[in-house]
Amino acid sequence: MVVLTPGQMRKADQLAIKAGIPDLVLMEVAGRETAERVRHLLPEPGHVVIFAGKGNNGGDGLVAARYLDMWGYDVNLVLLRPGDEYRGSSAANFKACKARSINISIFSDVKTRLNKELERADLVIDAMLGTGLTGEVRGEFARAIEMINDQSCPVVSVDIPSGVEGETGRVLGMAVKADLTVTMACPKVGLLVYPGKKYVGNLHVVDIGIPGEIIMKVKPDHFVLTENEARLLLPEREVDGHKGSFGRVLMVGGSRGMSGAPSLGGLAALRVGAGLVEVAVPESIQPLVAITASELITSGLPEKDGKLNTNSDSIITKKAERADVLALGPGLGRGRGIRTVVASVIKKAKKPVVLDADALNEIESPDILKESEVPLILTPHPGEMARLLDTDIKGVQSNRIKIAREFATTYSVYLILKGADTVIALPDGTIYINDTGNEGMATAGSGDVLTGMVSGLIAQGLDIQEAVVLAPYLHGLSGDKARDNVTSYSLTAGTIIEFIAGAIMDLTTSVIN
Ligand SMILES: NC(=O)C1=CN([C@@H]2O[C@H](COP(=O)(O)OP(=O)(O)OC[C@H]3O[C@@H](n4cnc5c(N)ncnc54)[C@H](O)[C@@H]3O)[C@@H](O)[C@H]2O)[C@@H](O)CC1
Ligand SMILES: [K+]
Repeated sequence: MVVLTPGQMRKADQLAIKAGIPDLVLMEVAGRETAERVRHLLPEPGHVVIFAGKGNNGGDGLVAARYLDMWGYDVNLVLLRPGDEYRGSSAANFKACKARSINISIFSDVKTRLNKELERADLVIDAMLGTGLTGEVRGEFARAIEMINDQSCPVVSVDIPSGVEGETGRVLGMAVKADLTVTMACPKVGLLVYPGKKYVGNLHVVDIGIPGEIIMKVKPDHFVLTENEARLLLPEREVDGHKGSFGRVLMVGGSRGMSGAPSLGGLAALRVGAGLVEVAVPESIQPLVAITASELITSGLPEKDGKLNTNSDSIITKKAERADVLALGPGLGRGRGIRTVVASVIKKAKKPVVLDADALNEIESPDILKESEVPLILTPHPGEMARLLDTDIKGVQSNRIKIAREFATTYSVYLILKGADTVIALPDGTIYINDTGNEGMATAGSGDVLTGMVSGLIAQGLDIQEAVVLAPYLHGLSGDKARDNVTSYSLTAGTIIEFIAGAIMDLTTSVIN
């Protein structure tokens, strides 16, 4: 699904208007759809307080007020600015609200009695600030946001919770904490990334009648994978397939004391459908890995002090020739020897390479990524990303999308920047924001599972760009199913693997809608 920045949304609105869809019509649909969602939440007409700004976001709120009034709701419309400041379609709707004798007041006149009013409200609509928000929330808006957040009934935000910046998800001073956000045409970037995402509540996207071709004209460069899209990406299973048809993964990692990581990755690759997984580890820990799962093929590599030896690189690249994808990193450990192996594998590999964990930590300079002849997939968490860029975690987290995009385009790699809102950047700069998963997945080994899943999907013949988008989706969905069964407290990497099957089952059995 396309995700837009406020600038792209504005452009799409303008193109739609130019193509002959009046903005009064767009506003009408936006407001009516908002009212419909309110009716869905509150089927018995009750008392609704609507806070409206004077821009088009406020205009949507005025339309919602008209419909709710028409359907018998007791509507109290609170304007943040006096009615004579309204322009264009918002002014037209202000007049239409007056014509219906809707109860209208100005925030600054009523704010002292508003708390009482809010006490008897069944629902609040926040239509104060939308994609036109510029700078920190000012004046009465800040007071109104505080008041809305202090009361207890459900809050529906129109388009975006007021105070959240649509482009970045930053909170500009303060923001409305919504239970439901009804967003117009496409989700805005700021609704899907933190901290903005915390304010959104449930997200409902409504079609306001802007044709798809017009939306494509603004050249969207952010996307989110929906359930239907994920289903279509799942690799097909040949009914007469054999294990060779489903691909072979070579998972290289492990060190003394960290034998579990490559094993988790290998099992995840199998669970996502790979036909064969070979886990190659330092030879002294091979027996340990072998007893973790009899489904895994294991092999030993030359080692020094429980870690891969420098000369293991040629064996790895040779083994990789028989595989469809090589994953390097889980549990590898650190050190000069590892650094040499990582550099050599990047340069010599003839099959796509997934780099994770210590393989990322031992990239001496990202410039070596440019020397690869094959697609590289990097799956850093913010700490690993910060190290690759020689910056700190805060620097990464405050600008995740920009950082991911710059890295992927500069080094022509596929980047999965992990986190609560995992960002996937393709070498051409396209961004996917993953929308599945939960806090329970911040647990040891969770990243190894993701590495295995990406590798397992590539092995099955998925295009790299499909695999890097589908794997985080499925990883998150498996984590969500695991949480529903064992709680986010008790969720472990092993439980994520257990629930990969349930996640795939959900996708393959639910009806396309
Ligand atoms: N044709 C269109 O453009 C459509 C727009 N739509 C709605 O219109 C919204 C965008 O409308 P606008 O571009 O008019 O912008 P907004 O309505 O989001 O905000 C603009 C208003 O907010 C004030 N403002 C901006 N930053 C502020 C701050 N920090 N503190 C206090 N006040 C501030 C401005 O002075 C202006 O009055 C969307 O979010 C959506 O809800 C929908 O109605 C669909 C069609
Ligand atoms: K809003």
